[in-house]
Amino acid sequence: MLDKSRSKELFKKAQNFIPGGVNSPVRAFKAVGGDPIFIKSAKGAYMYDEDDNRYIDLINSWGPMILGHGNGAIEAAVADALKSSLSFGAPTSKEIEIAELITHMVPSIEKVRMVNSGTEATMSAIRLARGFTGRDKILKFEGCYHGHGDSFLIAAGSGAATMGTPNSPGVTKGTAKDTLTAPFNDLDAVKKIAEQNKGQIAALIVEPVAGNMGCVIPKEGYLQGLREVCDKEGIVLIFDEVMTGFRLSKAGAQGIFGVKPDITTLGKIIGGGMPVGAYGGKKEIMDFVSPQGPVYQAGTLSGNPIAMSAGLMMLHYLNDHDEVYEQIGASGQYLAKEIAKVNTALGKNYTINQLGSMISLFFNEEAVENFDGTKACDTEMFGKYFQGMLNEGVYLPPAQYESWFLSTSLSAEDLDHIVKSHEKVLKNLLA
Ligand SMILES: Cc1ncc(COP(=O)(O)O)c(C=O)c1O
Ligand SMILES: N[C@H](C=O)CCC(=O)O
Repeated sequence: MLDKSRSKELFKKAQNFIPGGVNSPVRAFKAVGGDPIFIKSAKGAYMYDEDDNRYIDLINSWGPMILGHGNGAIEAAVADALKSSLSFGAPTSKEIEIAELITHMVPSIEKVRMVNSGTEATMSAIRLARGFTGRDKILKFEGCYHGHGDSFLIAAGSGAATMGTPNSPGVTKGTAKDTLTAPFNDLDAVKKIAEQNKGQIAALIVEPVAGNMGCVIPKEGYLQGLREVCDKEGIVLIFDEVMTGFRLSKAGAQGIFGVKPDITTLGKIIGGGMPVGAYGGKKEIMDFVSPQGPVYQAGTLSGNPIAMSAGLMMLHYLNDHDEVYEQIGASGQYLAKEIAKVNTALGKNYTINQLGSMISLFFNEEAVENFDGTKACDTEMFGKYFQGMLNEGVYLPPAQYESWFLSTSLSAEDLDHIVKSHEKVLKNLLA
């Protein structure tokens, strides 16, 4: 067993001053038992905790650190930007540069507005869709998570599902009634809801590859089908690519599946590790945003020069290095294949969903295609598995309702260590 005494001590203290001892619920290890690990530093593929234990990082700050920790070019860009002040609250040339690069990399985005988090991006995107269409309702999918905006905390995935509060108290009945929900990967359900709410739905928002109920991949033709329903019913199609944007390809999930949304929300990777979000899409819709149009959205620190510099360096790197996606895609495939081999040898055909550098292992032999599929998995076993892997020096997301994220910093030895740890831990659990 690793010595985690300093983390334990810090957690005890943190709970006196911070609700639940953490600044975001998923960090509290509630779903997996034990106390959270307090991190001191990270470099490349590894994180180091306050007790000086080293972990292979399969969270990567929940996605942003696609190049691993301590990337020299990004850190140099931040250091350079620091010399010119931390914030101006006035336009900068860097904001134009990053907007231009985003529109180049994601062709469905013609104009883009920078905000400070993924939550801000999705909240702003649905306000825009409502302002543009003059309609009130939105349709989201069970188990998808779009940040903690009131309209989205209904049948929500990620920490909301982990904590057993997919419908959060504090969301008014009035707000909740405007959020319609459907099961992911069920096109007929969407058609039926659209028919029943004709002329009332402003936006359909979806994680094109879901990562907040574990990784769940859209069925063939599903995203195309959503596009068709939206076209037929005049609904704004929003792809929430906060997680998948610049992770699954340079153009995100839409680049892989070839379906163009009207609006895309972004976050995580576009900040290179700094707090950033963005929403962008068709000119005719984006021009509804203030000051060009009537839909109000603002931010004191939006377009922050430090965050723009980190994000810009990250996006330039990804734009110039196709091999990033080849490498992390190959790592993802290797892990999925080798873990499946171990499972089979131990008499279990657990489901593994993997696309590129997003992976989830589900303790269930049935296919996992939606939130009900995830909920049917053995989450108690996941908790024990998580603790076992942690003791082997592998830091997984501390909940079944999350995807693992890979980075380019993972070496072949790291991947093999993960597979060997998996074998050891699973053997123990099944013994
Ligand atoms: C798909 C998706 N949308 C939105 C968000 C919200 O982003 P943030 O946590 O930056 O507010 C997240 C992650 O939290 C996410 O995974
Ligand atoms: N699943 C969430 C985002 O992707 C996890 C991050 C958080 O809520 O802290």
